[in-house]
Amino acid sequence: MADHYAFSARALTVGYQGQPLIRDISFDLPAGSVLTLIGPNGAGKSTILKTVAAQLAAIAGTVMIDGQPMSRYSHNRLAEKLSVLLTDRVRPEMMTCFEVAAMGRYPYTGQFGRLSEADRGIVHQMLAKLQVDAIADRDFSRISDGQRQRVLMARALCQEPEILVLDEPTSFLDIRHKIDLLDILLEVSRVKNVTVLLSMHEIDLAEKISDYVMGVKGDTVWKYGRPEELFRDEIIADLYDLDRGSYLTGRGSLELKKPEGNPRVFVVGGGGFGIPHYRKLQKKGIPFAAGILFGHDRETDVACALARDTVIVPGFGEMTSKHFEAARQLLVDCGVLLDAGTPEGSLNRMNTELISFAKSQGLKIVRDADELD
Ligand SMILES: Nc1ncnc2c1ncn2[C@@H]1O[C@H](COP(=O)(O)OP(=O)(O)OP(=O)(O)O)[C@@H](O)[C@H]1O
Repeated sequence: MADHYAFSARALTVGYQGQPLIRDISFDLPAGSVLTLIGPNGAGKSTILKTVAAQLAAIAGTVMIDGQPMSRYSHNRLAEKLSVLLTDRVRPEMMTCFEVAAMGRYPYTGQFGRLSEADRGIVHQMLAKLQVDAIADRDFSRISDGQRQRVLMARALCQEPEILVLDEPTSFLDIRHKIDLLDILLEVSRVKNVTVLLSMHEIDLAEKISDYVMGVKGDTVWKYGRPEELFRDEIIADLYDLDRGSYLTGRGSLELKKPEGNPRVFVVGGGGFGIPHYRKLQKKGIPFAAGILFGHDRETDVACALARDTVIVPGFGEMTSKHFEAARQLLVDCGVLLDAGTPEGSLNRMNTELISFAKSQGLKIVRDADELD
């Protein structure tokens, strides 16, 4: 029953000069779905995309569009079905941005390649959608990387494809244009039922737009599944061999490595007040401990990523004397307390008691990491 899928791969092997790079790639994409390829540099994401877009011959296996092997499609028919954005390959000289975008209309312009008024209208519409209409008459080779990316995206959309294959379409774009481009991709997938295959290095964004995710690493597909299956801290750490820092999936943030050594300061935080202090201590290379935090507190993941030791109340539990004692011990070992300024409430009363304890023992109390220099 492969024929209800818009785009499929069956036991595909990709590589160069007959040398397999990744074997046994299979996927089935319903029309309108988004598949994102993630994985380390050099893993083979572009090679897979080039192969499924018929820019590179497959070593083995089949790519199917609407249940038909892609090899059965004529060049023109394929161009109506599938458009591809592989930025590194396109460096046309002496063409305006309008002319580059207009190349996307070639499946529809007949043998003389003449643009009709309607074609010109579509090109202008797509340039406007990507906010590059103001540079339509500029030389394509003399615009910025981000502008070039957007003109090429306009070209891909001008083709009015059913399948879009995009290699790192958000690279070079500023944050506003990254969001705009992903918004456009979601719109064409939802409204026009376009099936989208793309690669991305911004995994926080990949998590937000994908229906399926392929983790590419090694000589076979490392992991394939739904975003909620792949976007887990430990899976992402494994995929990218993160041995220094960490990736916090829930937060979409990449954290640098913990400072080395025994903790020198105990941070009393909570409610997000501790986060700027954790980051500052990390930047200064000062190892620290943190607590007492609730498992569901909005700063606990960052504390766990950056602190050498933590005292955490699991789940929705209560702070008890056991947590207080563990924190008190760490505090004594550190000899210094950093009060992040979290307001006192009935739930975190023990943190106030920790501060009182530090005062009673004459321990140094600071409000900022700068005071530790
Ligand atoms: N034309 C080529 N001929 C031979 N090997 C190539 C060719 N292009 C790329 N490679 C090699 O294939 C491997 C996969 O490269 P590919 O560009 O597919 O990786 P990628 O996952 O897209 O990486 P990145 O994230 O850095 O863009 C790399 O080892 C690369 O050096």
